[in-house]
Amino acid sequence: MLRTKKKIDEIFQGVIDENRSEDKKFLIAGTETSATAIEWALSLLLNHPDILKKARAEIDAMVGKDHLADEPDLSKLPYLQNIINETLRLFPPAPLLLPLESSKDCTIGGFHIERGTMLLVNAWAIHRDPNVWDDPTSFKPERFEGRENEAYKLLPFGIGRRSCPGAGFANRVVGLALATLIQCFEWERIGEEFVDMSEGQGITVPKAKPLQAMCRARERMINVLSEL
Ligand code: HEM
Repeated sequence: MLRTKKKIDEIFQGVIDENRSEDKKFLIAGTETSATAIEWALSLLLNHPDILKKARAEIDAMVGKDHLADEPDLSKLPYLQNIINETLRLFPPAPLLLPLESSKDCTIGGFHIERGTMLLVNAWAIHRDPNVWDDPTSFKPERFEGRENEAYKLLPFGIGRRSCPGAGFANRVVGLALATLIQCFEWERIGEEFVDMSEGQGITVPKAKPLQAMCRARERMINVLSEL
């Protein structure tokens, strides 16, 4: 009996240690957030075919048709980066960031905050605040053109010392996934209706209805695709 209890304790401890490990933390924090962002971005593009067309033109001009979009190409795709920023503004995968605790008394926005208070930052509300953004509910990647210094208004990865350590990696993952999907396939909605953009519930904010779309390999990319 004692031996069995010891064995069970060992198994539980193993599970705890495994989940505590940095690798696992990064895997969980990184996969769902990035996958959610890609799904929202593609949904927005399907509802705005003119923006999708512009992104495709940029990729065709800067990446070409002889290789799949790769990491060094991303710096040549500013419009795609604007699409990612605008997606993360409208649909931040972690809309309340992570809870933080004030380490000392402070004042935020005129409110006195005592040391030890749990603080939630509503990035979703900041991203849609009409005092901060023009026409905040519209999908306009162009709003970021020449506005690199306004990064503090956009905080899908949080800000400061506790911000997301995977932000750079996430931008590359989301960028490469979108770039190759747009480069290689023609995308269309499954019918006349716009893609439903309602938000569901979850640790990250998913679409209420998973995206369904039609895609067809682009003629110009057949050679590259057939070599994969
Ligand atoms: C679009 C993708 C992602 C979004 C929107 C996102 C967003 C966030 C946010 C909002 C936080 C909390 C920051 C705060 O409260 O100030 C966070 C924390 C974190 N993220 Fe990300 N993240 C993404 C991708 C990733 C990736 C790819 C990784 C790892 C490879 C990662 C690893 C982490 C970790 C480990 C933390 C916890 C940091 C801590 O303990 O202080 N994230 N992320």
